[in-house]
Amino acid sequence: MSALETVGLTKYYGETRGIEDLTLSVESGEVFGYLGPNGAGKTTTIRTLLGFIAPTDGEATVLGYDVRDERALIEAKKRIGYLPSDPGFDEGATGTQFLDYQASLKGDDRREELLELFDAPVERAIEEYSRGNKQKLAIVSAFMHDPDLVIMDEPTSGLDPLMQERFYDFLEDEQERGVTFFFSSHILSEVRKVCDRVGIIRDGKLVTTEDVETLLDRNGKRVRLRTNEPVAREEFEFAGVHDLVLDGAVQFTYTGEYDVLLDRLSDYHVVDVDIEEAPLDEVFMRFYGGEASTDEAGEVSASEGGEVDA
Ligand SMILES: Nc1ncnc2c1ncn2[C@@H]1O[C@H](COP(=O)(O)OP(=O)(O)OP(=O)(O)O)[C@@H](O)[C@H]1O
Repeated sequence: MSALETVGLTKYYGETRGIEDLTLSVESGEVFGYLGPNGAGKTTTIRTLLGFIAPTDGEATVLGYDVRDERALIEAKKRIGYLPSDPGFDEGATGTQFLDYQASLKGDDRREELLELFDAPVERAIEEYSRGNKQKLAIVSAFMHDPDLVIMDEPTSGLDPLMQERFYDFLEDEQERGVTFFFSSHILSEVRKVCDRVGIIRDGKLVTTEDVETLLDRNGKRVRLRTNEPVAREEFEFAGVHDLVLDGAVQFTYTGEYDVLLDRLSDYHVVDVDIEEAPLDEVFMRFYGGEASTDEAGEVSASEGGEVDA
């Protein structure tokens, strides 16, 4: 059984499209990353899956429960964790009071263990918390009832790099225990680290789902190098080079074979080189941006992943 499934899921806010005709399925034990630019419909999807907003059309189940069935969803939520991107609290309550309340709704088998790992200052009033401490409290709350499925909306926003790493390690352990994750993210390194598969949403529609390796291979690397002598543009116009800029340095995005690149570079005296992951925005633009047009039948035509040559 899929841990999470949507068929033709659609949500309009009046005239405004939130998501449209979304069909996807996340298997039990899978870590599924949900990516898309601002306003794409990620939060709308998540809020619909949790029953916070009703779909306009289509169907969705979480752990087999219909999200439109309020009573069923109360049961389901005892086995589901939710980590919002900007958690709201009763600010006057202390962390302990908040967790006690959450525990009364869904249980708290793992509260102490999680507080040790993500030490939020639970004795203090939440209004005194920093953004990061609020997020840590939300993590404890999302996981303390030992859920089977965890839905997260940009889960590491507000966490410092050390806490982010701790959170990723924790997710890995949870995945090994068989927990399923569905989460939205803007951060490619996060997606690389933790996801098995990703779905990309744009303008409320699912453009593609694919495994992480495929996405990252297509994404390529951003290369910037300096040579001790000027280079001619045509020398760097070979397969896999995109968005070539010569501005004293040589800059481009590279999606080809690394052997070929290194072979080419060996012709120069390279005095400085940076090779880094291209940002997600570039993936959206290159593969799903300008070319992801909607045809007359309403189908997104770049879903085959047709690469756009620079
Ligand atoms: N309560 C609302 N009322 C009206 N329109 C809304 C509402 N919530 C979202 N929308 C619209 O629905 C679309 C999808 O928004 P959504 O918040 O789901 O995107 P997102 O992918 O989560 O964006 P972000 O990355 O910026 O959080 C946007 O056009 C947004 O303006």
